[in-house]
Amino acid sequence: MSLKTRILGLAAILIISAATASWLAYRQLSSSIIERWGQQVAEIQVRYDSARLLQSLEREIGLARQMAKSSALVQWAQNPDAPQRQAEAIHQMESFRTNFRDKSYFVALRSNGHYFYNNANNEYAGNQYRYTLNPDNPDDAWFFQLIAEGRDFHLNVNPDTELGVTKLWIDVLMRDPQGEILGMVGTGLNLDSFLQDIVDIGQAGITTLFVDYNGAIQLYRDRNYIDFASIIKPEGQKNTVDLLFDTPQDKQKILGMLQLLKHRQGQAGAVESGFVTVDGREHLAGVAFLPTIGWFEITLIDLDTLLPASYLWPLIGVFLISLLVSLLLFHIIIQSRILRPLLALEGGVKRLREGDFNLPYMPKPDNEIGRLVDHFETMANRLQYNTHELETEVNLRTEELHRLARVDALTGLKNRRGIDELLEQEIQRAARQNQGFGLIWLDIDHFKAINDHYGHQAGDEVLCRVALWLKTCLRPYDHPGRWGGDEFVIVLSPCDPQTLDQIAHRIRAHVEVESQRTGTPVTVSVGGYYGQPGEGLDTLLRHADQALYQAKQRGRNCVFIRRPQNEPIRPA
Ligand SMILES: Nc1nc2c(ncn2[C@@H]2O[C@H](COP(=O)(O)OP(=O)(O)OP(=O)(O)O)[C@@H](O)[C@H]2O)c(=O)[nH]1
Repeated sequence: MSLKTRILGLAAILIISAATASWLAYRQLSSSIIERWGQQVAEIQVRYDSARLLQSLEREIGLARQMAKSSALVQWAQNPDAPQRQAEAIHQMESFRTNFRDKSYFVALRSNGHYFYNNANNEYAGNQYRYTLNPDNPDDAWFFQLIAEGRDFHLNVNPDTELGVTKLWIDVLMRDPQGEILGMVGTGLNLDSFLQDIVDIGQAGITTLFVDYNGAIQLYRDRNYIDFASIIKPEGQKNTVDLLFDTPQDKQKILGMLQLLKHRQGQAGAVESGFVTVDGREHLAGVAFLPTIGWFEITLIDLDTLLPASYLWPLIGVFLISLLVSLLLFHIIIQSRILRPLLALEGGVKRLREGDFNLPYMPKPDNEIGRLVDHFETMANRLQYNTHELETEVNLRTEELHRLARVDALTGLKNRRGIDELLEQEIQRAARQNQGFGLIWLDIDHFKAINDHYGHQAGDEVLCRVALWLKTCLRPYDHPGRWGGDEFVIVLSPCDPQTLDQIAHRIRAHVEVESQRTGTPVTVSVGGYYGQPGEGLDTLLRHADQALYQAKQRGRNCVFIRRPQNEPIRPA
């Protein structure tokens, strides 16, 4: 796997890990914010809904209480059979009727069970007595139950089968000055319009309901759940609030809240809240106790409706885009600042390893890698310079060794190897140009005697002097060499037979004359041969050697030139 893939993979893993951790932290934080926010909203909503209900009811309850205390009604209730008192009482009732919101009232007398009622249409004008309550009739049980309980005030949602209406009844006990219960007065509110005004107000995601002191549902948008006439129902048959919740835990939770608030009745504005599940959706429930009417107000807030998950899509979108942009930027930075310079550096190192000093372009970012590239370039330049210097030195030394290997150390002339190579070249040139060249082989006469007589050192000096004289006699482009001992070989090129002859004699004469000037006179015997194109080295040397031999045979200090036909052109 390449470094680039590894770095990008690692970066992606790190970014995704950090993002996941951030996301989880965000989820945790947001859910705790939502919880706190929701609880505050629930409390505000509960108080708002409670205020709306009480605002609506308080005036009606106040009027009903006034009606219960009306002296005309109290006196009539004490003497229900007195026509005058009844007329005054009915007059009083009718005046209250016009003030009630529902424009209706009821009055029920304990003494005779007579039930009086008139409605908004004044339908029962002059005929307000409707029927007589019967303790054995279940429909009338509410009256006798409330009398028995002695509760001064009660709210009751109940269909009146006699009147054919379902209302939220406000029931207030009527007492004489001694506190004796004389009957019950009140008014009813049309349930449908009340539900519409107070409960089912069309706030998306918010459900409001009211339950009585025992948790029986009194006001709820779905009438099927309302526990009508709950006052007369035995426990266990009531539609209680826990019916709305899915799990036993939530049922317990909501009933627990009711219990808690009952114990805190003295605490004004106390609200309990918590998360519950209704119809499979998470809701925040807020509960408050309304001591004025003895009911609980419950507000259910659907969190998904108030704060839908779709609100988070833009956040997730921004997060994903940020993630992609971060990865892209990371890729660009890593590519330009690290990977590209490293790849170029690797290419440069590879070339240098193969001995190629022509380095590729290597970017130098302003970081450690840039400095590394810089050092590498300096190192490569130094290496190139040193290599060049070394090669030059080695070439010079090699050339010197080559030269020394072909030079005679004593005389400075070519040695036998040098002469051999030179002759090879001449043989090739002669063949190529079809042109012969001259070859001279000479030997100092009686050199052994010189050594013996004057010493080896003197012999060496003679060898050096002869070498010097040879050079004097030759043209600049001729090549003298020491074959070994006291023998010298000279290559004359270009040359013709006459020139060979002239130079051979000149050498012999020159050595003889010049050596006379020294303390060691010497002579040389000279053999010459004019080589022909196509002749090999051995042939040439053999002919020259034989010519020298001839010169020696002829008494030394003479020249013998051997022609290819084996004939001397001029005997000495
Ligand atoms: N001083 C000196 N003597 C050398 C050197 N190399 C060879 N010699 C001697 O040179 C002598 C050569 O003798 P030869 O060529 O055999 O005989 P010659 O005495 O020259 O007699 P001819 O050649 O027949 O005239 C020998 O005594 C060698 O020891 C050298 O480098 N220095």
